[in-house]
Amino acid sequence: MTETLPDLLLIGCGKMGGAMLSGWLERGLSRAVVVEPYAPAAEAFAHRATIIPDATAIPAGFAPGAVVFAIKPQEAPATLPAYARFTEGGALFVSIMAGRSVASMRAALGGGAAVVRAMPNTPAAVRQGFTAAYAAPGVTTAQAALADTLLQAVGEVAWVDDEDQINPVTAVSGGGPAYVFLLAEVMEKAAIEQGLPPDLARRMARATVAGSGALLAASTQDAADLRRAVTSPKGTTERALAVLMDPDAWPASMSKAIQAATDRARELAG
Ligand SMILES: NC(=O)C1=CN([C@@H]2O[C@H](COP(=O)(O)OP(=O)(O)OC[C@H]3O[C@@H](n4cnc5c(N)ncnc54)[C@H](O)[C@@H]3O)[C@@H](O)[C@H]2O)C=CC1
Ligand SMILES: O=C(O)[C@@H]1CCC=N1
Repeated sequence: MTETLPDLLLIGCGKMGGAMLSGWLERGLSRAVVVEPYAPAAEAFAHRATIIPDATAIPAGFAPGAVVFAIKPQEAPATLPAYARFTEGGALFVSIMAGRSVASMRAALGGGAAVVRAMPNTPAAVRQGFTAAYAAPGVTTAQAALADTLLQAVGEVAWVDDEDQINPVTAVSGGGPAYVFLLAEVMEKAAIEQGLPPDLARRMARATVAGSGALLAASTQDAADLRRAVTSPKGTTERALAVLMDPDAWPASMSKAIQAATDRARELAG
């Protein structure tokens, strides 16, 4: 699908910035300027975007419709002020920085900055990301629609009305792929402990996580129903789940983990 996307300025072309840029180029983005001080990170885009090391090299007269911040939240105070000049031109600012609040971004960009705070995840790299987004007051309908188009280029999008909800979203879907990959890691280790060859253990763990994800994506059933479908009464899975679903085991660990990550997101507000 090709859509008309405005000129875009991307700040940070690492794992997430690169995944999103690739989705936008696929959707027909014709002009992108990418600020990336570490040249190898943006190398793959050299033939399709203008790569520059810092804001001083932005081409004269460049007037982006959207400026996307995909740098670490800790870099924001030193980095954002150089882009405040685009506020007056009516650019939409999209931030995917964990925790960084709209208030802290506006303190750097100017009070009139139109800011969308979004939280994608790494499956964006295969266009199967999930992003939740929050449009700050002052973002126009057209700007919100542009943000929606940009975010949908890499997967599914949901909008929230309360900025603070982006913090638990960061904990659940932002970091969520890491928890799923950890599941694959610990399944592989447990398989080896049962005497299975390491290469078989690795294949099994990867295929089981990937296949289960694909089944979940293809199904309209709840995850709990898909789980029950595996669990034969008095069978083997029932024994395993009695361990994992003990209230002190996975349910408690996941709640504690999500709380810890949400707290960290709030600490990064700035
Ligand atoms: N990795 C993930 O799963 C997710 C990350 N995020 C957020 O995305 C942001 C980027 O994270 P990653 O892509 O994982 O990090 P990364 O380290 O892969 O990418 C950050 C990039 O920014 C560049 N950079 C550093 N200072 C810069 C500056 N002043 N101007 C322009 N570029 C600069 C770095 O060279 C690096 O290539 C973070 O704020 C993170 O919270 C959001 C959702 C998921
Ligand atoms: O770990 C982090 O801070 C970022 C935000 C969500 C995923 N990675």
